[in-house]
Amino acid sequence: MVSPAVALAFIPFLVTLIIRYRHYFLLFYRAVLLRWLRDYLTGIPREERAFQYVMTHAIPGDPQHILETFDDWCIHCEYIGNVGPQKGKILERLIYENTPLTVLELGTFCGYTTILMAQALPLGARLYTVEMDPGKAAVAEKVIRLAGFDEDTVELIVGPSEDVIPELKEKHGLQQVAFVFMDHWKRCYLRDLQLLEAHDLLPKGAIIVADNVIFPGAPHFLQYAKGCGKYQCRLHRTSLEYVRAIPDGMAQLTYTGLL
Ligand SMILES: C[S@@+](CC[C@H](N)C(=O)[O-])C[C@H]1O[C@@H](n2cnc3c(N)ncnc32)[C@H](O)[C@@H]1O
Repeated sequence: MVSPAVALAFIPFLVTLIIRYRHYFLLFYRAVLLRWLRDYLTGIPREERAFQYVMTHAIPGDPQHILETFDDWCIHCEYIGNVGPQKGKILERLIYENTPLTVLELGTFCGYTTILMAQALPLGARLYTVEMDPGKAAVAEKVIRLAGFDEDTVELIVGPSEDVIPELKEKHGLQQVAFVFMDHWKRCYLRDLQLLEAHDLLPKGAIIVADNVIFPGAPHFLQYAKGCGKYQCRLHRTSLEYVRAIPDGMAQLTYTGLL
């Protein structure tokens, strides 16, 4: 049995812990607990709820307005893990600066970053986006087409990245990819970067942008990118989507092809 005196001594420690990590607790509450509760009460998945809001509030054919409507939903209604406006600006700038003709996105979710990148692409460019969850992919498909992008501009591929990447050349006619955006499960970043290398999908100068490398973090991916000698690395420090108090960052790698 723990004596009351020992239990009492723990209270200041507990209070300090809660105050210090309050933003992370709040995030857990909004992103996990509230989501479960609303899923249960409405019987509608979170992505579909977000889409219904976008459908009724956004202007069809206007990607910028659709992005702003998603942001409204995430700030005022429910938290969902779109990249958000702050990191979105960085991603959009990188697309404008590099004018890639082929883009590969890993982790489509509701299609927020898909339409953000698609609207910044040069004429004639093509974006391939990969989502393993069929329910989320169905929502993303509706969002992408609502924004006005046809299959010639954006191709949505449903399946896990580890199966899709090896098939990109033969099944999807994608020989090399100039710009990769990784925003799927963080534990897959390193494996998928190495898959892209192994299948000779990265030309010299290819840009790879990886989200959330600080929170939740992708330490093995960063360690490899910095240490393998094949990439120039840059970290864009920012904060977590829709939570300014939680530090995060996007890694930007440039493939040099050298060893
Ligand atoms: C954080 S969300 C992506 C957010 C999106 N990029 C945005 O900001 O609009 C991550 C998504 O990646 C998907 N995902 C995770 N691992 C994957 C994998 N190995 N292959 C394909 N999709 C994956 C999840 O189902 C989820 O929808």
